[in-house]
Amino acid sequence: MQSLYLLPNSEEEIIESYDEDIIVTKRDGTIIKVTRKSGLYYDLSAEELLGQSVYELESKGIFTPAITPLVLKQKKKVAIVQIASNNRKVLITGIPLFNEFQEVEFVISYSYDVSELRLMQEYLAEFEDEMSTVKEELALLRKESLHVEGFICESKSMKQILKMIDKIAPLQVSVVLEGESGVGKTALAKIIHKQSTKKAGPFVTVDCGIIPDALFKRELIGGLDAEGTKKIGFLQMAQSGTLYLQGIDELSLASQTTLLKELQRTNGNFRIITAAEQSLEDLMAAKQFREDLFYYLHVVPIHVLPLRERPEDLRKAFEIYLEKYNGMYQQNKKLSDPLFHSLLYMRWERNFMEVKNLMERLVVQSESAMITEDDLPAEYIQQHVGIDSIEMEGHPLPAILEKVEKEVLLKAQKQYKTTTEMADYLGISQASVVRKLKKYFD
Ligand SMILES: Nc1ncnc2c1ncn2[C@@H]1O[C@H](COP(=O)(O)OP(=O)(O)OP(=O)(O)O)[C@@H](O)[C@H]1O
Repeated sequence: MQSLYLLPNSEEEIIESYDEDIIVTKRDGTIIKVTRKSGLYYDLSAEELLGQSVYELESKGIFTPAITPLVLKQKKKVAIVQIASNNRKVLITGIPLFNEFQEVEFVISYSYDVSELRLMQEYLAEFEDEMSTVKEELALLRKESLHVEGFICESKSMKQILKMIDKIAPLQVSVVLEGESGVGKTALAKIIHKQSTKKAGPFVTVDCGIIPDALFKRELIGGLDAEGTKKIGFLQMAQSGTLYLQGIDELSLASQTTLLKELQRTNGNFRIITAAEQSLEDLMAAKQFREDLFYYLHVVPIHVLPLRERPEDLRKAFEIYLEKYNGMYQQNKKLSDPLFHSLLYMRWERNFMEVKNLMERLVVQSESAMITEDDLPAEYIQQHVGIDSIEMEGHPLPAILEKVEKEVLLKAQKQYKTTTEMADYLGISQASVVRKLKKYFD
């Protein structure tokens, strides 16, 4: 055992430098040193304690019990709980100080008011309870926000994307999702996160298009907000999870510089997924997207086709949303064949979001059980994908013809289930249909 020796300043009567309750007694039980705080728990002053015998204080019921005799007996560190005045519980720890003959020469003791500790413990227990409730709520919210309702994957292009995601999700590579609004970029980002090694971590979405340049850095790395409250930044929030940068194509060059600088400086432990409606490659060529940021983010590009080019998914979306809103509004409505057919040829600029919205409107607003073309809102009447929708300005004829060919193929694909039927309709060989489908839709 390592022995403790009292330093040679035993002439001093009060240990001035301590703000704790410390008492030193000789082995006969006489108190020889006290601190300013000593006696506080017993309604005595420090000076009143000096020179007194702990045995006497014990017999007067002030020290209940005294610690010195226990330390002398056990010759080791002892801890007990004393009941002080006002029924306060005080935790006393006594330590023996040995002389050169290994006899206990002095006992040094210090005390804490356990009542305060109790209060602290109660507060901590309450705090822990609250924390675990908050944690449970957070886990539930996280699960709900990551839930993608009935993900539709009937088209070949979406099947290929999911196959690719299976492969790359477990690797921490950056992914860029490109496609029109509402095609499912966010849904796919969530699927990547859920299949990744970061799935237990947070999924943090940053909507790049709505953060002004002046605030972008603070949003990324945190700082004081307008009210002076400290906010943590998105980069810290996303640690051990996924940082989803939505609308990256809307970020100004100034904010792009900030983003790259902060990503490189903080080198965070998260996966980055970005989403854009415009092609980042085109933006880079037009000098509207920084080349260094492009190569930082653009490791695995995934292009998501619009729904009008995924007829199998479009059909399924009509079916699923019709069922959903029929259920929600206790209806049993059906789409007439002509309506179904014209819906397949619409542009669906906002993709799934628009399909959902129209199905809900049709279920709610149509008068009879069979929804027909007459029930379509005005903006949907006479909407066709035709020559007018093909952009010709500034494009060479071969490019325009390719676009026409693609539209014609799409039309045939919507109308017929097999490539043989499509070939009959188009008057070309089946092999040619397969080759052309591969060229335009793979
Ligand atoms: N394959 C799918 N199957 C079923 N629902 C889908 C599918 N893809 C997307 N959705 C649903 O469509 C809606 C729009 O999808 P999402 O937000 O993922 O699109 P987005 O491309 O991120 O759009 P934006 O660019 O406007 O943010 C969401 O409610 C989403 O759950």
